[in-house]
Amino acid sequence: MSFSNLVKDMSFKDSKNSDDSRSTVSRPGLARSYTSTQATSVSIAGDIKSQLHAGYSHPLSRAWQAERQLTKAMLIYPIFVTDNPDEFTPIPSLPNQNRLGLNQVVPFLQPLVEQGLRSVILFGVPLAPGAKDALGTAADDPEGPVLQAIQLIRRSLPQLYVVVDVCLCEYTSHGHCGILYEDGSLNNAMSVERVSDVAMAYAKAGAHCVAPSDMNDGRIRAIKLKLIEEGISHRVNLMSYAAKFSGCLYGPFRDAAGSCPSFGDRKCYQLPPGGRGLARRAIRRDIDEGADIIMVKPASSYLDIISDAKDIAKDMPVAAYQVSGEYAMIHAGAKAGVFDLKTMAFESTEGILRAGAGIVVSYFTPQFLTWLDA
Ligand SMILES: NCC(=O)CCC(=O)O
Ligand SMILES: [Zn+2]
Ligand SMILES: [Zn+2]
Repeated sequence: MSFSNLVKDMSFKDSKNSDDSRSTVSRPGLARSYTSTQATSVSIAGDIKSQLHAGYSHPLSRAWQAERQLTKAMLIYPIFVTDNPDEFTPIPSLPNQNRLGLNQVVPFLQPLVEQGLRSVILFGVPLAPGAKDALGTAADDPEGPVLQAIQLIRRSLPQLYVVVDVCLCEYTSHGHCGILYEDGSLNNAMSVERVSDVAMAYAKAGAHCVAPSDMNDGRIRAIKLKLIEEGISHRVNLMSYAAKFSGCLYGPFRDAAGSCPSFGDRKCYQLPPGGRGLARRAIRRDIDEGADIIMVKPASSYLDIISDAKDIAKDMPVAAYQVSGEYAMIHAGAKAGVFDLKTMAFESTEGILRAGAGIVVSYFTPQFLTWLDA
């Protein structure tokens, strides 16, 4: 039907039902004087239920409408630590985010901690030539940036809760998240062995929480068993990137971490964007394997998955990672005048919380610390 026909059709219906439309017209306070037919009582009763504005006409009553409101304690801030000690390099595709050398980490984080930063998630970025190899040896190099940063932060900023991303892609020469067979496909058994060793190194160095993002089958169980065997499962939280979708929202992160695969893609181990059932299975699997926190990633395009995760993992914290592409998109939109940056940052995060997350990994964290104080 064309638009003009549609309008005609609508107006025909309207005129046919003109009495009804008059008695149900929503003019709060005017209903009584406007109608004097028998429909009036129905209309008033209808109006009683339809009066919602009082519930959100005041800033505080508006705030009360949210089941969950963003607090500083919900935020985890991603930090990129390089092996070049004095480095402080802005990441062009991630506005306001930097690669930090070890000497920069504490001076950078200290003021944020004073503003209420509670938690960081660490990513290592080996830059030295030859630092990457097929096994991702740099991931748990005792002199490497991640193990050094864990110990440094624990020592210098004892109030901070230190989460460490566990994956091989930042450290492998091929940029994949595991160890490969000669034909380039993923050797799951070896990858799980290696990833769980790396997780153990971080845990022993003092990480409060290890977060495997590699998506190899069975890694949660392997890490949990090693934590138990080592006698540290009571102090190391295991956060699983349970539902991590492949897609095009990780570009700026790969710039930042230098973790772009040198060939192929990650579709064999990251979930297909349409795979809601698969995500539910992955979440159940990771709970059964001993995960303590379930993460969904990316966040805003996967709100149904966050909601599923909260439903399946009812008694567990659910985290959502608002990834680099989401962050860069919001910045680009604000720069193009589509919306105000702060308003959109809050709106997108409110969506993530409403869907069921109680923890948000976000590059907006420093700004939220300021905005939440206002
Ligand atoms: N394992 C961590 C990531 O892949 C981060 C993704 C992003 O921020 O784009
Ligand atoms: Zn990876
Ligand atoms: Zn990753």
